[in-house]
Amino acid sequence: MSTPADLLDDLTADLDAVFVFSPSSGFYERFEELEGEVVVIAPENAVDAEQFVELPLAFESIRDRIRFGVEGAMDRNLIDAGDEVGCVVSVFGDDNDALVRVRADESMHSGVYDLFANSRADPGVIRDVFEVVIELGKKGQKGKPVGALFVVGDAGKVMNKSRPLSYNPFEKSHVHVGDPIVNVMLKEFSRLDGAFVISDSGKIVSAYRYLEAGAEGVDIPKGLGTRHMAGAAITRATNATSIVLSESDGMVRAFKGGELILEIDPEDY
Ligand SMILES: Nc1ncnc2c1ncn2[C@@H]1O[C@H](COP(=O)(O)OP(=O)(O)OP(=O)(O)O)[C@@H](O)[C@H]1O
Ligand SMILES: [Mn+2]
Repeated sequence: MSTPADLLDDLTADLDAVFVFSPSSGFYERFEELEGEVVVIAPENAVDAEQFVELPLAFESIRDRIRFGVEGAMDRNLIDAGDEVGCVVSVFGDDNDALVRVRADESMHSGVYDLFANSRADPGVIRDVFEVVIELGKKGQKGKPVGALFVVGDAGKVMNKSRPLSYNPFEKSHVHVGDPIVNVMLKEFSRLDGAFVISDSGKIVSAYRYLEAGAEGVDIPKGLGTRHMAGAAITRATNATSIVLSESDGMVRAFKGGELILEIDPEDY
């Protein structure tokens, strides 16, 4: 007959690394000297861990939290694709009360960590825009595939390098992405031509924006059209991040510094 300890043995056999999520200092000290790699994953490095990955957001879902931690650790070369990782997390309270075993594979290295952690806008704003785009990609607009272009952060400069295609429905309104009603508006307005411009703090500055940054020196994969080119180019001319949904292939892509940093199928997210 097996005991609970046998189960734990299976979960902890041949781990390449142990990830401790937001540990108390007492808890961390107990595991600091563990054989093999110990990585602390938390909003800040309160325990002075040698190996640390910053969580840009306090993710409600354990799955998201783990996925981000693993991707962040891959980004920092703390682990490699194929590594087996034991994640010590807290599910019910502040104490670490669960162990989840996960295999880091290349598909987890999607670019989402880089997008959230290293953009100029607040990580929460990036997440809110990203979620709207993913949802639009999954459902489309009234069942039909739709394209959209969101330029997030450094909005003053973005406005200087663009012009209106029509009157701005968000003029003088003080609405923010993440608000459920605003998200419905964004989806509704995604039928419009041009780009949405969103500030670092999530204010919807404009819809209907025609981006005019030059494409010189912008290197994006062949086959992408003008929406993607404009979305990429504006991130070279400013510190903004662009999140683009393609009407033609349904993929979500993000650009920063004029380069593609992420490409995912919304159905897989
Ligand atoms: N400079 C620009 N600024 C803002 N929006 C633009 C710009 N250029 C194109 N767009 C938008 O992109 C839309 C689609 O253009 P196009 O088909 O060339 O892009 P694409 O990259 O192939 O995108 P998709 O994959 O969605 O077809 C246009 O209808 C327009 O709304
Ligand atoms: Mn096209």
